[in-house]
Amino acid sequence: MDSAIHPSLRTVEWKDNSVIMIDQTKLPNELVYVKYTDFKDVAEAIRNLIVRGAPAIGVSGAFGLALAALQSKATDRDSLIHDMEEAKKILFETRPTAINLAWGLERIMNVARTAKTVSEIRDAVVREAKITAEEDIQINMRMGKNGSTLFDNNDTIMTHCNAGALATVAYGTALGVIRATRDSGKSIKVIATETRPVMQGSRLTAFELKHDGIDVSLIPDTAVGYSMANGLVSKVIVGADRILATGHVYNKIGTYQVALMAKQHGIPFYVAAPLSTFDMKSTPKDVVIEQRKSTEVTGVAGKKTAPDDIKVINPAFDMTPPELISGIITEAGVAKPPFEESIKKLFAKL
Ligand SMILES: CSC[C@@H](O)[C@@H](O)C(=O)COP(=O)(O)O
Repeated sequence: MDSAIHPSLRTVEWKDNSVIMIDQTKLPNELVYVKYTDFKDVAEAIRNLIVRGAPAIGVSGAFGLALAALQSKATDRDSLIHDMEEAKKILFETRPTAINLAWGLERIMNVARTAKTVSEIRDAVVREAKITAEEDIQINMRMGKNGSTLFDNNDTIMTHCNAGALATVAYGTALGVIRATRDSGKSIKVIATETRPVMQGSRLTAFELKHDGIDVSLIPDTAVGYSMANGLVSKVIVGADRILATGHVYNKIGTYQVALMAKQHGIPFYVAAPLSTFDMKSTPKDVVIEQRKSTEVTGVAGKKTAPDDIKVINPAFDMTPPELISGIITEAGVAKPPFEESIKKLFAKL
């Protein structure tokens, strides 16, 4: 099976001036495609995790803004740019931590600002959004190839959350590396955490890897320590929602615990993310951690599992400091500690 591209599992794509997405909230039970022609619906889809995962959110933001350009009733260039700036704000506010969203939106605005007429803007932004999606595939393939050299025959690789084909347009970031390692002829196994509370690990990662014929075992998040202490894990790989110039990595809540545990057991901990996930300007105090609704924690599958009126803390992401990370895999190469210098060198290659 060619695991590089899954035409039937394209997370998000542009078709006939509309955005088509797989509704990721319905997986693995149903494969449902949704179609949007209004950018506000794309914004809601991002907010409600119909599409999720940093690179896919970036592409969806780009598509959403292209839709906004088509929807606008503006008849002159400046009014259209104004309408797009307003739409950008609405799209941007949906999820604050994944930097790819801001990156995707800015990429489309930059193209719009350089075009001269309403029709030029519309053509240019639709073209650019499609290119953004296509490039994502190529970037993931390069990342996969770069990362696969870090993994060995008979490795058992732990991953957390879903950094896969359903998180990106195809191939995936962390799962792209896993796929590329398998495709290079190495025999590997994967341990996927459930990733409470929204279960991206069981609903998406386990689903995808099983679909690809990769040996995957699912564990509760609470079994990370047990698995490592009992020699069940040889390496860890995760994706990222934002990486700072210093190598601080923001990823799904629980990643920090996994990284600490890996350090304790001497297990290499890798991160895979495209350069569009890097935020070279912010420091940790600038990064907003998305807080999600309490019902994600007070119930399971629609059934209440907590007392009424309980206080809940439900951050969607945490920060893993650079000293816990063995390498950051990108399409331009692998950054190694000390990260500041190494990351700069990757950007210099662009
Ligand atoms: C490929 S994005 C990085 C992932 O590891 C993970 O944090 C993620 O999927 C983002 O979370 P989500 O809240 O599902 O959008």
